[in-house]
Amino acid sequence: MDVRLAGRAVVSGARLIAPPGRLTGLIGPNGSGKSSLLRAVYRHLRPAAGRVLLDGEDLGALPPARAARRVAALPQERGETSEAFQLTVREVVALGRVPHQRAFAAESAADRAAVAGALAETGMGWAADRPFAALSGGERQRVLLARAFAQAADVLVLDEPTNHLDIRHQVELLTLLRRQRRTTLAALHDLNAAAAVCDRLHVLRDGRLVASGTPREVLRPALLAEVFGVSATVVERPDGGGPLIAFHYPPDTPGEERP
Ligand SMILES: Nc1ncnc2c1ncn2[C@@H]1O[C@H](COP(=O)(O)OP(=O)(O)OP(=O)(O)O)[C@@H](O)[C@H]1O
Repeated sequence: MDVRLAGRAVVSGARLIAPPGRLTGLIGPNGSGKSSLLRAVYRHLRPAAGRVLLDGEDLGALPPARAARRVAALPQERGETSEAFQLTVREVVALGRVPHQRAFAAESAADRAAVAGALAETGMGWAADRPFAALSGGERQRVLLARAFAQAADVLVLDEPTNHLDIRHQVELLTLLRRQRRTTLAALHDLNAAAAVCDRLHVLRDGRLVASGTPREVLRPALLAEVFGVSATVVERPDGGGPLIAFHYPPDTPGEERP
């Protein structure tokens, strides 16, 4: 797939597969094209070349409601939240059910159950009747995740799902995503988190996929140096759960005193 923005190629020839029931991670430095690639997958922009196939079906050719039953997204820049600001948390999450509803039909029992379930999964049930606008950044992020869960689509596309979340909620969310065994494609900045939960990783650099494989295959010191420009040692996690990256921080300059 190719994505062009303002006349510039920001994703070039990227081809990746998100296997069913697996958590697939997309990593890469700032500006490498992760969000652009994901936006093309969830139809917020049209690829300059290439297609998104879901079980062989061209997502770009589907009517919007059908596409929304197939792919639910948590976008990174959330222009649509301005309208969400007028709504309660439950109403924001209920927006995820719109693709399942007939025009002007009342909420069904299945809709209500999906909304309640998604609020419970994200630990936001307590805020159901609060105005969305009155939440913290992390709480809003969890509500927008709940909306994506409530959509009950076949595929989840998440752009930085742990943005704004404190460490407990990061760990809980990533554990939940792994356990849900839904087909998920997520851009992640935290490489250790990606290593801990993703089945496979794809690495973008300057809009091109430069490596793909299991976290152990991909997260090697040479790749971290070349793609991310950092020096690191990769060890095994003490709990046996895969690779753990220890980033090197240059020591203080000799003779310089710490404040
Ligand atoms: N609306 C836009 N118009 C023009 N260029 C854009 C636009 N959005 C993004 N870009 C450019 O496209 C490139 C890829 O951006 P993108 O947001 O996809 O990267 P990213 O890997 O998600 O970055 P980050 O880790 O910083 O979120 C960048 O060079 C960016 O400046």
